[in-house]
Amino acid sequence: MNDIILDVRDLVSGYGESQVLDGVSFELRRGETLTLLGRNGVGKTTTLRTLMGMIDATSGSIRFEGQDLTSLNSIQRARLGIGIVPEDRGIFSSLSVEENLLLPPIIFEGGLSLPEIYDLFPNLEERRSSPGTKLSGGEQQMLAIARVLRTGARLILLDEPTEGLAPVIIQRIGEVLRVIRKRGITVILVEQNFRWARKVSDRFLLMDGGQITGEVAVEDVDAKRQQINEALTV
Ligand SMILES: Nc1ncnc2c1ncn2[C@@H]1O[C@H](COP(=O)(O)OP(=O)(O)OP(=O)(O)O)[C@@H](O)[C@H]1O
Repeated sequence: MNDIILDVRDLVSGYGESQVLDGVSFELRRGETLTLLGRNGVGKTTTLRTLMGMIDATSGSIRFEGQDLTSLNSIQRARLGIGIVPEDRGIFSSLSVEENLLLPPIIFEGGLSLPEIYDLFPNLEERRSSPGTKLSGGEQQMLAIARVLRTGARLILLDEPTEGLAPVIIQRIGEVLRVIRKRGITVILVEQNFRWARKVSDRFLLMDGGQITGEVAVEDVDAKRQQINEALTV
């Protein structure tokens, strides 16, 4: 239980003059699914972007598997085994499903092979030659998740994977997250749908004003329900 894959200390970051993260610190255990909860604008997406190196930290440190990431760009971080599924999903509309899947290089062995991906996502196999533009929102989300799983990333950052999707698709994404967990992949999830997130998470960090304001293990959710509701209420 003491295998810390990610150690974030006093992280400060933002956009130009506007500081968003105001000293974020947390540790993440290998194989854990951790969900960031909080109202719109509290800094959840900014946390993921800073971890991935898409925006620079002003100060603080990020250690991944013991290595300091602070001076590394997002490509270098991806090569170490960090993958992101951004909110906009990043599907290339001019490429087919399979071309999108094959685009990022395999970084580590142990990622999902193409047959394993098609087994897990039968819709993607049916649509393997369809262009990205022809996919539904749910199919795009599946494709974005599948693409990062193929790379062998050991830490996956998932930004609001259920946003705007139908209940049946949301349930499907939950099943995929359980497969991810069984494979020992570590996940940081940003999610507004707490009822769904509860089923797939080990632990929650509550955020407000660019800071972590609370921590709740999944087994303590009922006891700390009020604290969680307050963090999510506008
Ligand atoms: N590209 C950007 N340039 C400038 N400011 C930004 C940018 N992206 C986000 N912000 C601002 O940073 C703050 C935190 O945004 P962030 O996206 O991290 O919040 P969030 O907690 O993920 O909420 P949401 O669910 O709305 O995405 C907000 O005030 C937002 O307006």
